[in-house]
Amino acid sequence: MFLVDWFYGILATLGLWQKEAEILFLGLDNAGKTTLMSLLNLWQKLVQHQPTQYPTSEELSIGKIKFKEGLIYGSD
Ligand SMILES: Nc1nc2c(ncn2[C@@H]2O[C@H](COP(=O)(O)OP(=O)(O)OP(=O)(O)O)[C@@H](O)[C@H]2O)c(=O)[nH]1
Ligand SMILES: [Mg+2]
Repeated sequence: MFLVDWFYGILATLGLWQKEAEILFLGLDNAGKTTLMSLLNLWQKLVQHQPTQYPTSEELSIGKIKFKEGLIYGSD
């Protein structure tokens, strides 16, 4: 899948592929954080997600790299 290949390419470019790392996805609500986590989590289907209630409630490990998700609250 293009997005997954693209993301793995970024990890390789940053020298993080097959290294131990912790990556936090931060973004405004509706930015697509949970969708990206789901895409990386290959065995999950692309579905509509309910808004995430708690920052860093999503966590996923691929190899030695741990992905976490967090929400940045807007100022409006
Ligand atoms: N067009 C487009 N829509 C996307 C993309 N990624 C996610 N979406 C859509 O954007 C909406 C929000 O995606 P989520 O993954 O729930 O966003 P989130 O950042 O987890 O949102 P919160 O949980 O509310 O913080 C959904 O309707 C997704 O289908 C993308 O790359 N392109
Ligand atoms: Mg979410």
